[in-house]
Amino acid sequence: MFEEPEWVEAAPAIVGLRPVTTQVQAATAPPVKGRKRRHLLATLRALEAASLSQQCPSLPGSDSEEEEEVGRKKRHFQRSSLANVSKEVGKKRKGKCQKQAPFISDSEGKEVERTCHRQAPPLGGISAGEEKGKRKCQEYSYLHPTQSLNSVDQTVHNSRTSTATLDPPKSSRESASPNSSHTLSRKQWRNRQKNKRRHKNKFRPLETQDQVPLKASIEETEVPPAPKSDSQETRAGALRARMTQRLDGARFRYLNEQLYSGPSSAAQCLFQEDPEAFLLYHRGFQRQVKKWPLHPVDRIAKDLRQKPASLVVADFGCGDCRLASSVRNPVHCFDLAALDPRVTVCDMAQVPLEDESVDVAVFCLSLMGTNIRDFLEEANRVLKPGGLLKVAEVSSRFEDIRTFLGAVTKLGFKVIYKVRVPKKSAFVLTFFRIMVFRKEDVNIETGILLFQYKTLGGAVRCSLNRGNTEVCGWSEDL
Ligand SMILES: C[S@@+](CC[C@H](N)C(=O)[O-])C[C@H]1O[C@@H](n2cnc3c(N)ncnc32)[C@H](O)[C@@H]1O
Repeated sequence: MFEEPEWVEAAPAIVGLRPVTTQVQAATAPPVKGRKRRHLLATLRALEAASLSQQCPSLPGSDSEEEEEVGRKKRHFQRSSLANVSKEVGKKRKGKCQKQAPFISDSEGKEVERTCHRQAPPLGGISAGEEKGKRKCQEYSYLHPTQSLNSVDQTVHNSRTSTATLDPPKSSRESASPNSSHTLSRKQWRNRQKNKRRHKNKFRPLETQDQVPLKASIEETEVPPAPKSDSQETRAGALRARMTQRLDGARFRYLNEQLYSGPSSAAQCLFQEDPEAFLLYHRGFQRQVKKWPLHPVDRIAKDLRQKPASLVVADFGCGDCRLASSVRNPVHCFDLAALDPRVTVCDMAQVPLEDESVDVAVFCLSLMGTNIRDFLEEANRVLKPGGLLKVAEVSSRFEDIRTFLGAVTKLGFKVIYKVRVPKKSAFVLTFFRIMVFRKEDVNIETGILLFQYKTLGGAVRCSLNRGNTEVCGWSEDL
């Protein structure tokens, strides 16, 4: 009943549907047996005619009825032939749509089916409701055979570009592309899209080049080098300042040691040879002063301000003339170097003042060197009888304050009073001692010495030294 082998042999020709092939087949085909074969031949002839019309399409806008009729016929043949072709393809696509259905939801499935019907070529045996969409697709693909492919391709392309990140295109779109619709599953399509995106990103030099400087500029903006270098410079500057300060501190301590451990003549030589060292010493001294709760020279100045401004003052080791700046009295300022124009540069063991020419002699933190006796004797010399000797020293320098007081007394001075500054309390440590002496004309204990000093000069001086050593024993320790 059904000649299976013959039909199977003829089937590839039908699927191929090439006009030339069909024509050749029709010309050389053996006599047809049976109704199916006759139908097949008719179909082949129709397709041959359709292919001829496709190859030589009638120009649009022809006025001739004959031409119109021919054209109409040709179009009819084209439609029918393409309908048959698309029927076969449509069957397959329908199957594909049905196959894809399990991968999508019901609503998607409906949409897919709708799209399949809408965009798929006309299929045989379809419902009347879907005829419109089919006809549109058919007309479109018929009138623009190549365009339809392109447009389908464009549609796919558009769908790829526009909805690349959304859902994959429905099977209808796949079916519109003959190249991909039959071979790609949804998963395959996704993979292909992914690969294309990768490929696109991989070969996008301009975008990458644009992004690199942008990133670089962002990085430059985010981490500007200037503040970095600024902070580094600031840190380096702070470190340099700290190191300089430490070095200055070390030099100050060194110079201080030099002043205390040698005779005043050596100190004088030191500062004469290196005036910078004097400045450095006083910088260090001023740093120390800033840490003190009270500068003893201020206390001495305060006391002086309570006396007549006519009293002549001699400041031995005046430094920056702070005392002279704090009182209205005439002040003779003596130091090894001059920080101020009022300073007379000299060794205070020998000051350029007349005997008994001053009312007040001041040693504020200046009893330095191994010859402090010379300083005190020089003060005694220039002081008027009854004049005042004021000495301020660091408390730690005195092992026994009484020893010191006794030795000074033997030099012709009488202790008037002594005070600690700042005032000793539970909260404030005493840093300094201020002692005030009066020059006596005749001391009961050392009267002979004073007399001998005045009359015999240097010889008496030796006697005095021996006397201090014997009686007090402190002068060598200071
Ligand atoms: C620690 S400073 C005190 C400065 C000032 N009296 C004050 O209280 O601000 C000691 C000063 O005594 C000076 N001095 C030390 N020995 C001296 C000497 N033999 N002749 C002159 N000045 C001397 C030093 O040069 C230094 O300026």
